[in-house]
Amino acid sequence: MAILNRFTTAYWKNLQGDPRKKQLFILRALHKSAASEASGISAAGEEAMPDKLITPQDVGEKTRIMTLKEMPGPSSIGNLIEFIWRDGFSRIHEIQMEHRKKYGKIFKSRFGPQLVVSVADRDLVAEVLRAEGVAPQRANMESWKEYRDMIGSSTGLISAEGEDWLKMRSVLRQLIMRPRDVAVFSDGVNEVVDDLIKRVCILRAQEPDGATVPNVNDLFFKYSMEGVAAILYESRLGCLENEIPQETQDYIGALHLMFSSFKTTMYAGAIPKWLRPVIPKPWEEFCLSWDGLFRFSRLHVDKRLGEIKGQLERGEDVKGGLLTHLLITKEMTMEEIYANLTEMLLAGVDTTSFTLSWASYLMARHPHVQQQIFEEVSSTLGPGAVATADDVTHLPLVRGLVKETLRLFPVLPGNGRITQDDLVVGGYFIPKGTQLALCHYSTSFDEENFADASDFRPNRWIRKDSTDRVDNFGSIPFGYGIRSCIGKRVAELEMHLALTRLIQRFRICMSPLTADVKAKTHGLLCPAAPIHLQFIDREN
Ligand code: HEM
Repeated sequence: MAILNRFTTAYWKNLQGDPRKKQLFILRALHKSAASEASGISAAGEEAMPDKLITPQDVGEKTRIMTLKEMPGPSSIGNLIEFIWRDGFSRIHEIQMEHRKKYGKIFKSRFGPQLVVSVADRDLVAEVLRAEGVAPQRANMESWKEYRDMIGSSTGLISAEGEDWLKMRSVLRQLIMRPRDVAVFSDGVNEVVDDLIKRVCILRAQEPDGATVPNVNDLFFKYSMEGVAAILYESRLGCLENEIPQETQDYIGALHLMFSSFKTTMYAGAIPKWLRPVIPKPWEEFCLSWDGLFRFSRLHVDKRLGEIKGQLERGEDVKGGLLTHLLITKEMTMEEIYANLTEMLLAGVDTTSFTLSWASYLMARHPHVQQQIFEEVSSTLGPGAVATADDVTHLPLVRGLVKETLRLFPVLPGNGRITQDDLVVGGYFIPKGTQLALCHYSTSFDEENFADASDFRPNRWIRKDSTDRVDNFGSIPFGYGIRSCIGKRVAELEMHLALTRLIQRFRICMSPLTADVKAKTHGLLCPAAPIHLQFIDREN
């Protein structure tokens, strides 16, 4: 009766005899009824959908929508063993693949009280992302928000939700989301690339073979930080100098603390507040690293603000980029500016540097592919020319190199969402408020999406003609839609310009010190061992 009371005859008729729509309607009604009647049971929990109420006879066996209870997945205890005893946190990408094989395209896992539904299929991922509303919700950002409330700051794009997020996103998306918005940063980024090349020469000269750059990620980390700060803060930080300024070193320390203590910062969010006096370290470290990141951002934002005030007082024209625009237009409050620049810098450094490290490593491992890319660059640009953003549109293999690298090593192997509406995905009813994990790593290796998926083939991304569709939801390293990466174009510009110049100038080879380097998850997907590469001058 509880179900029937929820029916409206008109709506039911409107379903036009579509059995799946009708089932969804029944399930929603059941869900609401169960949630309100079963006190103490989470509305988003699998128990909130008692499947005994739905029989195949109710809805027809063939098209029956299933409940979360029926969804396969590892047991809670199995998960606990995997993650706590078998160091699953560093193998999240591998576990994704194993679970996909074992449980199929969609499966559920429990992490303590938290139920997570993993979606590991290109078309289902597309379904979920295409169904998103105007302000999709990211999962597990409570600890970030708590820190910001504690210091009286604002959330930034990564940690904000709802109206707050929408407002900031609509300001920022107009500034850096289109290729032509970031093309204006070409010259600035190319100056940073000049310093990168000089640094390669300095570093290799310090090695006995005169060719090896040890741990290239260290170099690319500094390049990425310098590059993204040149765009965001409109100032140079000196990361690629011999003597790195103290404030920049402090920032790097805070950033390393954030990622090197990844598990602790994860636990900072996972450990309930009442346990903090007993286990204080994770939360303390989490706050300490944020203190450092925010301090650095305030310093650079305030510096630029001081310069602008000085220019205005002297009656000079104020020209500048992203930060200048934000400071002048006042479309955001100062706290929102601090928070957004902090979060964007954090989001923009390791992501880009890991991708550059993997791209160089893959080219060193596949010299014939490197040669093809070199030939494309030389024939398109001519000798000695410095590429700009416009030139990159004529370098499909360089763009393919970045896409293929991100397919094989997606920096974010998975992405989280909280569903904002009831959904049916893969034949299962997913109630509003459920945490979803979109398994980008496993879809990237799915043979249905990419033939010979383990092979490194940048040319698979080259369109044969205008009807050729090479993009697909199997590999969406920057996400998709309204909540996708806002720094995608910035990251691409930095990576395209750096890789083009490195390929023009050097033959990148494996160092005898580097064997097969595997990936591990450490928050992001990163090299499990240092990558040492040789940079050998190409003959003119
Ligand atoms: C290789 C480089 C990068 C990769 C692979 C990457 C990937 C991603 C992914 C997968 C997301 C989540 C999207 C979603 O939830 O649907 C994201 C979000 C974000 N990224 Fe990036 N990113 C990169 C570089 C950057 C850079 C350079 C910046 C800053 C300039 C940046 C700033 C952000 C921000 C602010 C968000 C949150 C967007 C929002 O919630 O509205 N990222 N990124």
